[in-house]
Amino acid sequence: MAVMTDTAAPRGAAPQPAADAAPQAVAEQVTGRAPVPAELADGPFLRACRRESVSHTPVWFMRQAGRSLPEYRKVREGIGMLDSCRRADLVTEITLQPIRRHGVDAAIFFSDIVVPLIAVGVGLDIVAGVGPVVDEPFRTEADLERLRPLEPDDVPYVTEAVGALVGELGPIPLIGFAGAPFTLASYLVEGGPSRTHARTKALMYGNPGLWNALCGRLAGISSAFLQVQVAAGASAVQLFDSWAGALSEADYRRYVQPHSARVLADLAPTGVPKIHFGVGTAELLGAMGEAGADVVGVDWRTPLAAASARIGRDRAVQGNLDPAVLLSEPSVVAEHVERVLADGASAPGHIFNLGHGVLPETDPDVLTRVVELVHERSARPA
Ligand SMILES: Cc1c2[nH]c(c1CCC(=O)O)Cc1[nH]c(c(CCC(=O)O)c1C)Cc1[nH]c(c(CCC(=O)O)c1C)Cc1[nH]c(c(C)c1CCC(=O)O)C2
Repeated sequence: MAVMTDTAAPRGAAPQPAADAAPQAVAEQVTGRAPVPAELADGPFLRACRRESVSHTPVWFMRQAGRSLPEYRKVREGIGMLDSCRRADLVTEITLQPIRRHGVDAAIFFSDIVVPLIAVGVGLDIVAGVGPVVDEPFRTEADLERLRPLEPDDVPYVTEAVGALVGELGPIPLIGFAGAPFTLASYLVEGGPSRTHARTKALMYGNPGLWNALCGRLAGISSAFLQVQVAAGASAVQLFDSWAGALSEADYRRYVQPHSARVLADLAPTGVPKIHFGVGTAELLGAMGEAGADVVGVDWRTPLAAASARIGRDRAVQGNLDPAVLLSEPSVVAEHVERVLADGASAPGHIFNLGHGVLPETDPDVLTRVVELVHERSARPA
């Protein structure tokens, strides 16, 4: 098991001189962020995001911080999901848990896509086993008033936790994240999780003016939430449009892509790699890449070679082991890991991940074994 203190750089390590800095570090100097140490910028995760050669395929898991870990359930005892997201000490601890345990190549910030909405005053809770539930669903022009812009002061616990994490993580990159406008709009309009997203689509088709105004405000909030994380030291971001797969490509391009593209364009000056992911997006992969992603996340339904052909050679791919495979016996898991690696090898850059989040019933030791397998089987001579 990797122990953080063995691998982490000393806190407050001296910044690299500009002449030695990787291109990303230079870009960050231009935008006023602290320079990124070379050992971080040159690690396998950030190299794969930039489609550079890697010593092994990097691996992390969506929802690696969460209910599959007994240590997570322990620290969360008696503390609501949203309360835990607003406590910098807990956010830091929970984000680090999978790093200590699994030896993954990246950390994902512990929070939720609805945290920035609550921070601007939307009445909302995360109900265990259900997901986000909104007190008063959004339906009319008047509801727009409830979505004011997000200011960094609205989420001081995010800035504090990211700062603490970057010090603890040393060479391991921290991925910041936000929900994309369509997925956030779906929770706001439906009032909670939905299988069909019918009310959301009815608003989108029936009142495009209100739809665009709503998504415009959500894009501003997502963009601000990501910028807070990057300003505090996150090395990459992932924009989750989890439910965009409910749309046809034509409708995605018309009603959704411009808003997601704005979020990703706002991040461009920071120089951090941008990952864009959704579920059931086989038909949307090219359009999601064109929204401005450096890396496109792929679910398990599309083999990575086919996904990469749709996305193009100028972007890397992330994915795409079916999370349910992790409930199978070791030989089945190993066979699927090999297949994902073989498929990913044809892409210009591959970050190993699941096709969606870790299922709560997953044995954490299986996740650790997958990390070992990915590292062993993808190791390339220097
Ligand atoms: C759609 C979405 C949400 N939240 C998120 C998405 C996009 C990713 C995806 O497609 O899964 C993003 C998210 N939510 C959470 C993270 C933490 C970082 C990580 O990936 O480890 C991330 C990246 C913590 C969480 N967010 C949530 C949990 C579980 C609540 C708990 O631990 O009590 C965690 C660990 C709650 C949540 N929040 C949401 C859902 C659907 C749920 C699950 C409800 C349930 O099954 O209980 C909304």
